[in-house]
Amino acid sequence: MSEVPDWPEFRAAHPGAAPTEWLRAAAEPDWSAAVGHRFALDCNAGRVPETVMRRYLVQDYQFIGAFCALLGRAIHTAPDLPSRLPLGRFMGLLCSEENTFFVRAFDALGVSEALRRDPPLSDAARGFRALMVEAAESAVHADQLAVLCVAEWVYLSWARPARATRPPQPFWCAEWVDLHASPYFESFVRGLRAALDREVIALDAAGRARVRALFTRAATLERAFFDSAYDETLPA
Ligand SMILES: Cc1ncc(CO)c(N)n1
Repeated sequence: MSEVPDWPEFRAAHPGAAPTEWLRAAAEPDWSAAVGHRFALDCNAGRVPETVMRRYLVQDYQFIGAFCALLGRAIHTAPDLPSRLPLGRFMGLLCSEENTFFVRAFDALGVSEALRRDPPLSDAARGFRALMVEAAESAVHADQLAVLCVAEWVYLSWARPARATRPPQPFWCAEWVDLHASPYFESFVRGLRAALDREVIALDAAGRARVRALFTRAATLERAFFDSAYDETLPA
């Protein structure tokens, strides 16, 4: 929302607020629309229709490929080893358990080889790919963190309330919740936010404007990405 001022004015109006709270406020109303999206609520309740889940996972597997490259760049631009370690551990999870989740879900849902490897991209998936390439090209660590933070914080926000209540079946809903609701994931997102908070405080006005633009674009795309799971012009 354009009425959210720059960080110094926001902090003056909200004593004790963190920079990531300023960024989230700037990303409304898309932030809340993504966190409260029908897809997210239906996933928590184990009732996403198979066609919708196939369409979503096919596009999201393309998202994961670009995300992996962005995460690698964030590891590269991080200032020191302590900042790199949690990103590296998360890369391990993404490239093992999470990748395997996609393969098992594709098998269970009967997704073809062609759609796993090279599907026609939705506008949202294309937009994410462009955003992630742009953030990865920057040498500024905060630019990668901004996009990573939206992706993981939005997912924690919708999945976390269902940690103890999601039904066990179908597994492609239950495990998608578990990946984004676990205590490990919650602590990873807390660390991502703390890292972005530190980096934003060190930026000048131009740097803050760039981070804010990346962050709000990512939130708009998260919402559109969920919408596209219901777009019947996309393959499923
Ligand atoms: C579009 C999208 N945003 C965030 C995540 C969480 O990693 C995901 N898998 N897909």
